[in-house]
Amino acid sequence: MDEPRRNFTSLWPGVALFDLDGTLVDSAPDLAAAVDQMLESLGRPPAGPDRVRQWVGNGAQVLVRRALTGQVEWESAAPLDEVLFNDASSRFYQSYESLNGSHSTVFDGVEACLQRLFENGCRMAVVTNKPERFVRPLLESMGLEHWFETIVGGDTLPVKKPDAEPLLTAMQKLDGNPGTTVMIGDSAADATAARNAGLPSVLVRYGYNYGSSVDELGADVVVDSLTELL
Ligand SMILES: O=C(O)COP(=O)(O)O
Ligand SMILES: [Mg+2]
Repeated sequence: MDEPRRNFTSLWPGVALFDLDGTLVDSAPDLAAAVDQMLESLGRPPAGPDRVRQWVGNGAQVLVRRALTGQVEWESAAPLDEVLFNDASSRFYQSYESLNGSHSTVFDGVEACLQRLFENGCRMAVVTNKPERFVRPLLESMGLEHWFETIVGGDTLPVKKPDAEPLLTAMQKLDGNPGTTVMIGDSAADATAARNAGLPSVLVRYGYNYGSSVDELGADVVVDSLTELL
């Protein structure tokens, strides 16, 4: 039987690990524009933001693989030509480098939540699957960078979420321990990473999660806005 859900008060954290895309920032417009530039430069039809939102969450390389196969479950599609994949990846990276942040927005409730956690002495990190070089520029253009003491990106370590390691690395940097640390995200990758790390998780319903509901992922708390945590 599943454990009963705890409320956030019982989880009130000393360390909060935040996912980035789909949790703090609605970055899908820029990711979609970069994916579409890449596809169009290869002579393919654009995918559009609604489909691209479903492809975000496992890092840039998987995003490119999903875009080229047109499938979330890219591994069950026909194998990709690796020369095409490498070419598409560098086109995507080049486009995203110049678009990153330009049409992204901070989700409602994020600032208030970060402010309150900070006032309560909580130390905060971003643990994202987004390649590290895109993370700080995005946080800076959203005016969020000052809240976070450390960042772990999708290529900072040899593994990324849903592996536990990125969460444990950030937690240790902030002198946290599993009893006082919470992961806050929007997808199955976040919920599974938290479980693998032995940490409680909070999931938001407004994020990406491959187009599926986050209610049945076994998170300790599920919210429509981070202000519900306050
Ligand atoms: O780059 C991605 O796929 C998104 O990363 P995030 O949801 O872990 O922030
Ligand atoms: Mg996310």
